[in-house]
Amino acid sequence: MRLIIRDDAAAVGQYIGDYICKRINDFKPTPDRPFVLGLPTGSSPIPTYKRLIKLVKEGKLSFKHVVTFNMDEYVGLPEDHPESYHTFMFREFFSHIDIPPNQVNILNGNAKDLISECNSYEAKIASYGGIELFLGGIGEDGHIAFNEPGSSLSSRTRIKTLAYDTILANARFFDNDISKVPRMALTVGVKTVLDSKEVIVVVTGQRKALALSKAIEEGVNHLWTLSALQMHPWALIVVDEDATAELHVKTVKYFKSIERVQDEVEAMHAQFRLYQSSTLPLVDGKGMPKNNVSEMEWDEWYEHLVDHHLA
Ligand SMILES: N[C@@H]1[C@@H](O)[C@H](O)[C@@H](COP(=O)(O)O)O[C@@H]1O
Repeated sequence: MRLIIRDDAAAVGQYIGDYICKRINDFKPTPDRPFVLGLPTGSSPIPTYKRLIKLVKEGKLSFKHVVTFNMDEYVGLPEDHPESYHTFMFREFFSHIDIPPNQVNILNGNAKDLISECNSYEAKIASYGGIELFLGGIGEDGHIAFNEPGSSLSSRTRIKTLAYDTILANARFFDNDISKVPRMALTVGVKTVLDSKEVIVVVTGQRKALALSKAIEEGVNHLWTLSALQMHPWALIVVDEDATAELHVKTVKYFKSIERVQDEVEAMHAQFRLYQSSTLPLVDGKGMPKNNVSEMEWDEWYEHLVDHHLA
């Protein structure tokens, strides 16, 4: 798992937006091979959506061949209710980008048969060969999607009763009146998220600090379902400084050092590519880049680089 720390929520959104943009562009999606993206609601992903919208408007990104699956939706809230996740997603994101609406998938919390709605959702995800990248957010109790504390870490899309803490936290969207907050939701399961090829989670604000520390500094535990990410081979959590308030100093230093070393390695690779086409022994007699660089040549180049560029 990697943890990326940025100064504030806007910088977090910029980082994730740029990252997703690169992933989609590198994937080169086509109508037959679309990029399958999982998406969350909540206030935390809004800066990411803003960044992605900007990239689309600047012509650097397109969602024409992207298929999306949202994480969750309230049960029994009319689809056009201002706080339904359908309304949220179109208001904050989909209506500002070039995604064809029939490529958007959101659970129907008003379906007659909620169980079959959940099963078909899983089947539809599987029909695309799974989710390439799932972007998620978390609740203050560490829930991912609506996988409240105690959710099975093998869970799949299903109906879930909301924890009282979540009802209280979400009352801010319902005139601070907890009686207006739906009591149930449909949500992808922890295993649905873990099955994605890559998972990115956005965690911002001090109120998420305890959940973040439980999820990354302690063991995998169903009481903090985000911790299941420890089992994922390609997971990234992007946080702001406020969200790190409960982490050990050494945890923060460790993850910052990993990012720094990674940046250095990338800079070295960039230099390496540069030197391949210049004068170092990494080119052949005709000045053409060599395909197979021996270990000795690599060492020689590396020493040169350290002497001249990293000193
Ligand atoms: N079901 C959603 C979660 O998927 C989301 O991660 C969470 C965080 O919301 P916010 O980002 O507003 O804190 O809100 C709800 O509980």
